[in-house]
Amino acid sequence: MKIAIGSDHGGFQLKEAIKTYLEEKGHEVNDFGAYSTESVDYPEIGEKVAISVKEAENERGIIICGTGLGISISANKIPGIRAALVSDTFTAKMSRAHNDANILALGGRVLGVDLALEIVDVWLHTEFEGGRHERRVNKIKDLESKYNK
Ligand SMILES: O=C(CO)[C@H](O)[C@H](O)[C@H](O)COP(=O)(O)O
Repeated sequence: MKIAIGSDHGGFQLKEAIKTYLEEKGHEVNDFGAYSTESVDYPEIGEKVAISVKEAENERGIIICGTGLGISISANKIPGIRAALVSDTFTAKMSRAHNDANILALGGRVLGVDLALEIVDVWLHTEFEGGRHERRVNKIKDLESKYNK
């Protein structure tokens, strides 16, 4: 799978661990920074990853800041993006099965590497269930159209 990944300085170390893990699994990982622990503002990275997913350059995205909050709020400003901030495997599964989340947001200062990799695995391998959930996701899309004129 083609996966966009990005973080600020607070998520840099976890991003590196996830990137290595995904590459070992055979995924194509496109890294939008940060490239060191030097301070960088999360909205810039959240936007880059979100645009690459919106434009279908990458199938899915993973974004990380200290808490996952700022970068997920930023990515969710881009129409077509459903970024889910996740700290457990059940929510990871539901964010795909029920919400068709196309971006996974994680907190680099919240999660240990082992749990984060488990979350990533579940999230990548869960399909959207459609059905009644599609109706609800379509209503999210309607909200985007209604308030983005
Ligand atoms: O979630 C965040 C912002 O909502 C992130 O935790 C940022 O990484 C954090 O704000 C960075 O803070 P710092 O004191 O500049 O490292």
